[in-house]
This record gives sequence, C-alpha cells and structure tokens, in this order.
Amino acid sequence: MTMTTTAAVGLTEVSKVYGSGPGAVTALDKVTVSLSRGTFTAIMGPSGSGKSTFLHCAAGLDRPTHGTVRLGDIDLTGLRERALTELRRSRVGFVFQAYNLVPSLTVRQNIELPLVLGAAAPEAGWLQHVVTTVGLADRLGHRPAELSGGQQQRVAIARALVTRPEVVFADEPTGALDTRTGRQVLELLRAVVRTTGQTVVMVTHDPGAASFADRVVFLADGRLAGALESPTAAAVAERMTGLGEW
Ligand SMILES: Nc1ncnc2c1ncn2[C@@H]1O[C@H](COP(=O)(O)OP(=O)(O)OP(=O)(O)O)[C@@H](O)[C@H]1O
Repeated sequence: MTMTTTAAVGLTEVSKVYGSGPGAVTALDKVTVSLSRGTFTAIMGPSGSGKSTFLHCAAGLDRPTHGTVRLGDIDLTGLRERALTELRRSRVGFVFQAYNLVPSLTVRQNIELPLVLGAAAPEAGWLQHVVTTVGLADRLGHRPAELSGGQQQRVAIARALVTRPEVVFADEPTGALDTRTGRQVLELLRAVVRTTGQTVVMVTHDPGAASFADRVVFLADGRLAGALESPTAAAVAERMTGLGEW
C-alpha cells in the first residue's frame, strides 16, 4: 500500500485580481502554500495584504483568477458551482468573527443546522463529542441571546465541526472577544486539532492568537512573506513589525 501524504489544503500559484483595467487590485499574487492535515495554521499580514481573500479562495467561497486550490485530493478550481456548494457543506467548516447564529433557534438546533441542511449525518456519538468538547452540554436548550460572546463563539465552532469537516476555516474568530474568553476559544481550536486530527486555518491580526497555532504563514501585498513554526507571540510581533504597518 502506498502512503498518501496529500495536504489538507494546497494552493498553487494562486492569484486573485479584483476588477480590471487601471483600477484592478491584485489581492493575491502567485501564492503557493501547502497546509498539512491535522495542523493549526494562522494567516497573518498587514491590513489589505490578502488574508481574507486567501481564506475565501482556500475555502472555495471565492474563485481565484489564476492557479489551483486543492482540498485534500479535490481540485476546487475544476468544480462547477453546485459541486462546490456541496463540497463546502460537507467537507469544510466556517467560523466568523460575528458568530452568525440563528437567534430563534436553541443552541442544539444551531449546532445541528448543517445536518438539517443536508450534509451527511456524522458518526453516532460525534455530535455529543463536539458538544462536550466545546463545553456546552448544559446549554443546549438556551437561545444565543442568553449566552456570553465566548459561549456563542463556541456554539459557532461546534456548528462548524458537526459535519466532521476536513478543514475548519476561521476568520478572526476571537476578534469580538475579550482576551480571556478569546484564549478559551483558541485553546478549544487547538484541542480540536489535537483530539480529532482536523485541520484549522485561522486569519488573525493578533500575535497572541497566532501563537496558539503550529505555524504562522505571513502575507504582504498579496504575496507569501515567510512562515514561522511553533510561533511565540513575541516572534510573530517582531515579524509583523518587519512587514510594516499593522
Ligand atoms: N471585492 C473586492 N473588490 C475589490 N477589491 C477588493 C475586494 N476584496 C478585497 N479587495 C482588495 O484586495 C486587497 C486584499 O484584501 P483582503 O480583504 O484580502 O485583505 P486582508 O489582509 O484580509 O485585510 P484586513 O486585515 O484589513 O481585513 C485589498 O487591497 C482590498 O482592498
């Protein structure tokens, strides 16, 4: 049997140009990067460096102008819209800064929403495992408005995990949280990677948040600007200072 070492996410020479003519903006410029399975990666860079564009292209929310994006062994750039939608539903989880919970639904209903929307049912016990991991077992009947910001974000993380996606993409997941609550959410994401082998990719502005990752990938002006393994907050801050204003 041959060992396959397919990356969870692979971008090859990915460029994204918004608009055309003199007003065109190159948000990503030939970015090639490979993110291993079961790792936690932070994406950092100055404002406007292309972080959100990177995340959206990697997650199949947006299509690159050039280059290829792979999730596992699937080339997203070759997929039609319907197949891409299906892939996002079943293989990818999303966590945003604004938790995007449905206010009228309970915690349990919010978490189960992706299953109701047609993704394949997870293995028995997985929902329970997710709920326990995020520490919400005693809050399942509550509505989002009855929860703290950190708890709401944990619901959003549980919702992202419930379909057992291969990759969870998080865009500033701690941006709206205080430091202590943010830490708990980051510890949760790290624990998810350790205990489930899932892959997490997180955009952040915060060197402290990035230090929870296994690796930080830096962007500047839409280009790859290096990486740090086992980052400390101080090392990340120093690198960011070297990249200019942030
Ligand atoms: N829909 C769009 N149309 C035109 N230009 C865009 C669009 N989206 C992003 N851009 C431009 O692409 C560049 C990269 O934007 P992006 O949002 O990816 O950066 P970012 O690193 O996430 O920034 P921030 O940290 O400020 O959120 C910026 O110059 C931005 O103005």
